[in-house]
Amino acid sequence: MNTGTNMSPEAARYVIGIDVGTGSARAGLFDLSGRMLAVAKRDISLFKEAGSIVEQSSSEIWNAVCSIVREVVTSSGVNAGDVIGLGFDATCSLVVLGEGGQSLPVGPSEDANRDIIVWMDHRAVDQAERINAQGHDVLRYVGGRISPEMETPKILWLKENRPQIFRAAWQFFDLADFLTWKSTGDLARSTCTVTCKWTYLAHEQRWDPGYFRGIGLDELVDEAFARIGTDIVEPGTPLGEGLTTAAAEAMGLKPGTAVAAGMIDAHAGGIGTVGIGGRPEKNLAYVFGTSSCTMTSTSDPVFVPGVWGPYYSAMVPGMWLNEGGQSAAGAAIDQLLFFHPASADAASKASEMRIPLPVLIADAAAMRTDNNSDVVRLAEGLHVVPEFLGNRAPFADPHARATVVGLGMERDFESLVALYVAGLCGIGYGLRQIIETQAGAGADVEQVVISGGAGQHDLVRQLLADASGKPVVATVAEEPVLLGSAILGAVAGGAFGDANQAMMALTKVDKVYQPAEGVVAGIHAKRYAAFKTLQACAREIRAL
Ligand SMILES: Nc1ncnc2c1ncn2[C@@H]1O[C@H](COP(=O)(O)OP(=O)(O)O)[C@@H](O)[C@H]1O
Ligand SMILES: O=C(CO)[C@H](O)[C@H](O)COP(=O)(O)O
Repeated sequence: MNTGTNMSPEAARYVIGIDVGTGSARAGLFDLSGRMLAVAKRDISLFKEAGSIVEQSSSEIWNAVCSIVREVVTSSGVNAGDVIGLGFDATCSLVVLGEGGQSLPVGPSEDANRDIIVWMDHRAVDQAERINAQGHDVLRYVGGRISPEMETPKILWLKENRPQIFRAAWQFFDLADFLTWKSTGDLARSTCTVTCKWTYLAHEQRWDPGYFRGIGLDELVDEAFARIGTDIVEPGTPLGEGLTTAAAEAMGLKPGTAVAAGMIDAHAGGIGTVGIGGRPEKNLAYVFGTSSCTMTSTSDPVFVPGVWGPYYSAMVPGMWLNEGGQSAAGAAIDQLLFFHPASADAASKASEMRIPLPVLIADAAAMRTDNNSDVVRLAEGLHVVPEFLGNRAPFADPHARATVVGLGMERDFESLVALYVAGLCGIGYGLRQIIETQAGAGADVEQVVISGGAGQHDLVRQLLADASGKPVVATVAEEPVLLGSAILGAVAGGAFGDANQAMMALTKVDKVYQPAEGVVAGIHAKRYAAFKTLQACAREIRAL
């Protein structure tokens, strides 16, 4: 076993990565060669309401996390004492806790269990617009425009709409930082979370008081940022005294087990993939889950309007990060399929087979052609710009909406398959548009390294390669996001010097999906042109 460490190779040592996505929490137990020995998953609730409200419960998530960690320890048969570290990643959702850590209701339901404003909640669009109108200098480091998915517009929304909750809040946490606090009692925040979602300037190691005063959050400055983070540390830094007794008991681990400062889920996917070939700057990490995230690393800052960042040291230590993607990606495919008359029948078949509906359809599409690249022909004449939840990049436009062109009278399963393929092409063209925009600004990549639940299917990977025009690389790790958070646990547990060293040692290529050439490449070029025309047309219509 090549551990890349100076510790004895024969000692059995393991790490656990915990990934809290939008729809589920997963835990993976790994050995120090990056092999996953056990995995467990629990679905988590999303509470949706009118007004773009999407909330979650931190206690539900915490209980799910404890039970899946317990499950992987038990099912792997590993000795709890041989687990040397834990790493957490989570969606960039806002957790609001009152004195003593009690949950506070963030929305009109007044249900205190609903103490999380989920990243995809767009209640703070107006606050984000007002912040953008001020044009403060920190916005240069979030792609020029703050997104309503980030935390400062959400906190401002709370102050303006639920002042009693804003006042009563003891801490505002990014979800990953909440999980590490709950595990260790340490209030440290990760550079990853606060730089990417809270306007912390990691390259200068400071908050900008002028920004907070300018947008109307003076209280946070007056309190010397005590509610949003005063101790800000690199992901992978061991926190507190490790697991508290209560957390260890709940997880079936030993008190004192090292817990790493965490990361946002997309960034853990980046750490779990971009070490491929030892050249992070050539690899675009593409994390395809409920949303999609495109993560690009550069040695010098690259300013790309409409693409979040550049963020210093927020993913690969010492490098700058540009983060794009789409707010709804897997969720956009789900939404698209939901509208089709054949989807209910197909969904019940998928549930009998215990597979997700998109997987059933992807399997069916793959069976209808000789090779996966030809699948694009099934969607002839059908075009989808799947921006159901706005355009995250490169337009940074939360008001954008989806467009579907080319629908006929068909209601059968075949037309459902065609719609799926067209939707997936739309996701791929969105990726291509981001890659082209970034290349134009000086951040060029050679290949896409894929992770996330929606990126596991062969057909999806091939279609993304064909639509984006870049090779799509799959890694040996089946769950690169979990590997990414396990890497943080391994760093905290002392098995590696830093995340750079660990990711170079543990990320390996499994398969490369080369983009199609010839006729199929020509089809995609035309479809991409159609995609951009439709996108522009939808913008024009909105402007009327
Ligand atoms: N083959 C597929 N094609 C398209 N979308 C898929 C496919 N498989 C899964 N998905 C979608 O991926 C999303 C789940 O991805 P996952 O990474 O597990 O989510 P998260 O981490 O956001 O909770 C869902 O929206 C699901 O429908
Ligand atoms: O904004 C993000 C990262 O910066 C993520 O998209 C968000 O956290 C949701 O992730 P997922 O789609 O994996 O659930």
